[in-house]
Amino acid sequence: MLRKSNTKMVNPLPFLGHQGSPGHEGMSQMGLGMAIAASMVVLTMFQQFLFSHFGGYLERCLRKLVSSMDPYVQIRFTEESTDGGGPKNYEAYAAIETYLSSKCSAQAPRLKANSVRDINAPVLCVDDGEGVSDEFNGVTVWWHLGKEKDQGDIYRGSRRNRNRYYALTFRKKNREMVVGEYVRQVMEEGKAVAASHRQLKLYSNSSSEHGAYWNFIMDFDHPARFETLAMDKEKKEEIIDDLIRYLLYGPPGTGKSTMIAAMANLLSYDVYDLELTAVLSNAALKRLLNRIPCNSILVIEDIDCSSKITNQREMNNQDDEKTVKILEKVTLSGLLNCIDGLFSANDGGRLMVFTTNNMEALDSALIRRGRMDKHIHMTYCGFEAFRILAKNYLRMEEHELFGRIEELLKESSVTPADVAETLIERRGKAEDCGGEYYLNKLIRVLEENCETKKSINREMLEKKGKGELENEECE
Ligand SMILES: Nc1ncnc2c1ncn2[C@@H]1O[C@H](COP(=O)(O)OP(=O)(O)OP(=O)(O)O)[C@@H](O)[C@H]1O
Ligand SMILES: [Mg+2]
Repeated sequence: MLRKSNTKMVNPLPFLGHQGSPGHEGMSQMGLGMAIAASMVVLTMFQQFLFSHFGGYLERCLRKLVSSMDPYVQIRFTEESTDGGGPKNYEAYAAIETYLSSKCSAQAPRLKANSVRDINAPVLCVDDGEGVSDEFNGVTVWWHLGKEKDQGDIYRGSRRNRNRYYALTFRKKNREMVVGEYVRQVMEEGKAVAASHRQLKLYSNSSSEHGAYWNFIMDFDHPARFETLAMDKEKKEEIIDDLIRYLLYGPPGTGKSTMIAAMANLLSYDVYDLELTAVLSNAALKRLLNRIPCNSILVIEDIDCSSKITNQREMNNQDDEKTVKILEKVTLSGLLNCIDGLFSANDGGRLMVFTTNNMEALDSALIRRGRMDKHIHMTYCGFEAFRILAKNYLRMEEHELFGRIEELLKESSVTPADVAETLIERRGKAEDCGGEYYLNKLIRVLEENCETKKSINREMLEKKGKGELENEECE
């Protein structure tokens, strides 16, 4: 991957080039010509003799001498090498390109926008022959984008730009630090920037007679971010700090799916959405989970419905003609075995999230601590969550109506989705009525919700009272 050479291209044997001979006074022109020709022949023979007997040795000595006088070292990172180091070379080259993109936009006079594999925005980089400097721990280094001479048939007809390279030049005395620390930091930073711009993807499972497989559904471009997720700050921080295995539970519209999208965006992970009812057997499930690569989130939504279906079918259809097919279906214990084996806490790079609206319906084996590390209750909208939604949709951080909304939120049971639905209306309107209009609208929604809740409570109390009265009469 790395090739070291000296910065300056120096002719290694300068004095063995053609030499002219001084003229000789009194010699005829022809004599002079003959003398020159003779000396050329002798010189050429001498040159050939030296090369055939000592050429390699002499060249090496001279290279050493020249290099000892040259204070610079150069390392080339080629996009692809002739020795078959392809993908690894490309990885290093792409990391450098991404790392340098931030430096070159300020320095290089000529830039070009390149699309880099799996990155969803073009990367700005220096144009051919251009260079930029960089500083690290007080040491200056220089980068330039070069193009190797045409390598002939090896590269012909293949990918464009194949023979490009980034050359890193630095002072010899800094060799140890640059080759070690600096290059490592360039690679790490380049890869981190690339990861944060990675185009995320959404997959879902299907089955055919050939078995279970993952289908690419679409690029995953969800706007959800933790910053815009409406929930308590402390709870959010705790989740971010410890992303491993989660069970998200709460009523519809409290943000379970939105939270998964925010996790994918935070980690730059692809999403694998597993529909358990479409998996035909435990073996198929294992195969599917085995095929989930690192940097992915496995999602099983509405796990209560999935596990209920499988358990019920196993129990109720003993004599049914479909029994064989159903017994082949994935079972709860099959699922538990898979997740215990494949998604362990120290298996960095793979995260598993289940969601449910109905925590009580879940088998306790599935949700016990150690199997599902964290149970996150997604709740009705509180005041802190409302503030985030007001900022998201109305760009408002304070308003005198906030106090009234805070009071009403304590009494009501509305989801963040309900609040978002009221506030988002502002976006579609040609005429802007102002944020206050939508706050008032929300207040009416909340008041209505409080009223409904109160009347339901009254009804329940009445029923309870009646029941007690009837019971007393019976006695
Ligand atoms: N906590 C939240 N923060 C920000 N937006 C939210 C939040 N909860 C809900 N929303 C908004 O409401 C919409 C619906 O939420 P979401 O689909 O995440 O709910 P859910 O809990 O997954 O519901 P279900 O149980 O029906 O699947 C989202 O697209 C988002 O706009
Ligand atoms: Mg959902």
